[in-house]
Amino acid sequence: MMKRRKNRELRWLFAISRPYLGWMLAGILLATTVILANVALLAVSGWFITAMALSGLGAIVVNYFTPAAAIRGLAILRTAGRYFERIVTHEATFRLLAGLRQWFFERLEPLAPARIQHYQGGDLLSRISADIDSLENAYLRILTPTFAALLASFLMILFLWFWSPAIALTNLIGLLMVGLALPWAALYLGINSGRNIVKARAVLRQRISETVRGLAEITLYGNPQQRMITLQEENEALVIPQRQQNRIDASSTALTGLVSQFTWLVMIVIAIYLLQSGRLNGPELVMLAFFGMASFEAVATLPIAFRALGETWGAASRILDLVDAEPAVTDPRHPSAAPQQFDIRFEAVCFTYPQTKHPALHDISFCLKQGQKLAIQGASGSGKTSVTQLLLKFWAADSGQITIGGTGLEDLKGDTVRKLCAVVSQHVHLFNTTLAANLYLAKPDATDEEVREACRAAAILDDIQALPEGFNTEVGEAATRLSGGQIRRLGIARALLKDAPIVILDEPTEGLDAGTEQQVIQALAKLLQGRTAIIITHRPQLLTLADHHLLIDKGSIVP
Ligand SMILES: Nc1ncnc2c1ncn2[C@@H]1O[C@H](COP(=O)(O)OP(=O)(O)OP(=O)(O)O)[C@@H](O)[C@H]1O
Repeated sequence: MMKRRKNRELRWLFAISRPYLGWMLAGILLATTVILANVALLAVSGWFITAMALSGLGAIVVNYFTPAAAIRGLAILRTAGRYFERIVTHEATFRLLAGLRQWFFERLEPLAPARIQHYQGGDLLSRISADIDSLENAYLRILTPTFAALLASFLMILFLWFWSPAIALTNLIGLLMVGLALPWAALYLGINSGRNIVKARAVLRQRISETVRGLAEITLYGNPQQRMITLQEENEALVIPQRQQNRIDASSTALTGLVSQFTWLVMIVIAIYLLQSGRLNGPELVMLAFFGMASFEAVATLPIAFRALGETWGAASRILDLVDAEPAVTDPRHPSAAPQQFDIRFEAVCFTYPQTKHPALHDISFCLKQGQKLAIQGASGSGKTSVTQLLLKFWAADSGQITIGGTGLEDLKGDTVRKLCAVVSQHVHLFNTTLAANLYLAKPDATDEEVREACRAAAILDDIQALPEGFNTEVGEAATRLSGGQIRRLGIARALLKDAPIVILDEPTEGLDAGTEQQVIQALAKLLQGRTAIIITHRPQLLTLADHHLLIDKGSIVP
């Protein structure tokens, strides 16, 4: 099971990075070039300094032009290579992350709202931002350095082999220990704490966002001290695995130093032996020693990178767990065109929410001719909102049929259905941008005059114009200046602008005082003109807008 899950993450990480393989390959080649340039720079420098010293003593004659030029060339190559490597690898990563976010939203959209209802806002935010961002590790810290290390190590060992197989083998063993054994151990030891960090971080983030949003309630009804203790405990749950990870990092850094120094020592001992037996000269000994020392740069970052793999894995799992959910409603393979006529018919519709025992709706039938308005009444939890949720195709009925203009909802795409409907509820969500942008949302190509007209009909135009910034007022500032009734009328203006043939009102005047309710009802009356409507309400004033009435009790129609 565990293995299958791991494969799922691996396959997915590979699939999403496929479009960026060219960038990644370029990054790997540049990283390899930097490692090799650095090793060569040190090796040539070592050789050159020793050779010059010996020539100063008159022991040998050296052509110093070529090595001096090589040193300069390698230094430039190393610096320029590093610069371009950073540009290319970061470009690849940001492209990957941007593609990933788009991919994520495309997968998330069909799941909303049914399949994401039990994810808290803070948790969703964590998955969308922090989890996706931590996937940058997969490429920047793991994939590129691993492949660059493999390629560079192969070429370095090949080079050393020509000088001495014994030195090459020693270096290879050291590189394998630092580049393979230590990362494997770090991965093994760090995988659980990495996963725990991702989970604990998400819990903490969710709790903090919940605490900040509910601050008023906590101060009034809750126990702020108890809340603080809970937050501290959750913080501790994050600190414990972080401490474990730091311990692994510290140990692997120390072991990397120890192994590379020891390998280096053995390489020097072998080189001294070769010098004594006349198979190497002095400058060559120093060159190989410097080469060995620098070679570990290729693998030194891998243990810590692999330790972080647990976190990357945890993040990938959380993303996949969310998007792998089956949508509550799937679109038909061959959808029908949008209906041109807007009668609404429910025929013996039954529906039970998943993981619940009792049906939310049972044998619901009604027929609404185009332009008619149906008021649905019933006690709280009787199933009124469920009727509209099915009509909006957020859920699919278990049995029975729902049609709009004679076309069954099962033959229509969810988007097509939702384009036909405008909804005004007691919660009008305003996005944190200008009032204008919030209105244009309903019809992006609307003219200024259309927006004004919609606001005039919703009796909100004067209020908006009275604001110092008018339509350009930011909602953040406006929210404190707009009353509940004004926000409701903005919602109505948005619905008017959408100009959909079907209107759904879900308690749109709930929580308003009598005077404000009257203003909102007048605006609603304009919205309903000539449109088919379903009105959920128990307010007598609003009921006067309906020409048909339906009473629901425990999911069934009361005859
Ligand atoms: N997303 C959901 N998942 C599971 N059960 C749900 C869900 N939404 C509603 N229910 C249940 O279905 C039943 C009908 O709920 P619905 O929201 O349709 O009632 P309602 O009449 O609109 O209530 P209210 O007036 O309080 O909004 C209730 O028992 C409710 O608990």
